Amino acid sequence: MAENNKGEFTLYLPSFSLKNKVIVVTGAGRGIGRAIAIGMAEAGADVALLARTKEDLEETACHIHNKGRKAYVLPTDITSRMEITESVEEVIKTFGKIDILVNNAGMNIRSQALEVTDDEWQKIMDTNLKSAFMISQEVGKHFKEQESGKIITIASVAGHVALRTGVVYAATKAALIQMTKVLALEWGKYNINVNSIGPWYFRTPLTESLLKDEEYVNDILAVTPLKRIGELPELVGPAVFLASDAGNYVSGQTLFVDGGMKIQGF
Ligand SMILES: NC(=O)C1=CN([C@@H]2O[C@H](COP(=O)(O)OP(=O)(O)OC[C@H]3O[C@@H](n4cnc5c(N)ncnc54)[C@H](OP(=O)(O)O)[C@@H]3O)[C@@H](O)[C@H]2O)C=CC1
Ligand SMILES: C[C@H](O)[C@@H]1OC(=O)[C@H](O)[C@@H]1O
Repeated sequence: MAENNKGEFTLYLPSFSLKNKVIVVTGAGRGIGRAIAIGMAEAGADVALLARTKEDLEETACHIHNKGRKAYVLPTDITSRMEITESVEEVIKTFGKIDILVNNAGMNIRSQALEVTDDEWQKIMDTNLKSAFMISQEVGKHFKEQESGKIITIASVAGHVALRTGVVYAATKAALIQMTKVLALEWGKYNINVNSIGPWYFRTPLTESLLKDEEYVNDILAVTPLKRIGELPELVGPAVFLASDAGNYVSGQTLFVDGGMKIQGF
């Protein structure tokens, strides 16, 4: 940032642009991941799209191409270290670099604690938590070498307050919030920013069935100060802020995008 001889800045508004940034988004085939991938392309980025379903990724890629940016479809099961490693290497070979990683992929099996099976525990843990750590390691190696990088992980309000949507999911989201802090601590010296976003409800395939239930929606609105469900662009904005130069001094934080829900008391 340019300073004059009086220590004053010639410009006080950093850029929110992501022009020519290379961004990896996991879970980019649907919902929040698709929205963030397209929104970051609108901000000027080229995006590598990871998920298991190729057709979904190709649809996201089509939106990005229509924005005049590059999209690279990489069908990847992010619970597999081998598939992660191959895809990360492919992105670096193709684009020459990675600037930002968005850990978005996740799933839930909504059940009461006494009903949770070992297999369900493992599936939720592997998909939401272990995958994010593994891909953060693989991309983090690259960020350390280039002495720059940003990681944005999609956690949840479920990682901070108690919800009725499942204890295992909540545990993974709480762990992601804490992983964000420790990675920010360890990797700050390499100029790597690590942050999370904690959404409340947004309309996606993951929540579609719930948000069709008027009574359930009323329960959500009763604990949401802004009294409405969020719209996906309202989640993309905070993600672009953290990814851009405007967020360069933010690290280790979780930005809750929740209509005020997290602070709801009585
Ligand atoms: N929607 C909401 O209200 C909220 C969502 N969140 C979080 O936001 C994130 C996205 O949620 P949302 O968009 O709603 O979910 P969706 O189910 O709509 O999308 C999930 C995405 O993750 C991908 N995915 C799932 N498992 C894997 C895997 N093993 N490997 C690679 N990709 C995978 C899916 O693609 P595929 O199946 O093809 O692999 C899909 O693209 C999740 O982490 C969720 O916990 C947090 C708070 C609220
Ligand atoms: C807000 C939560 O992250 C969200 O709510 C649901 O029902 C989904 O399964 C997620 O847990």
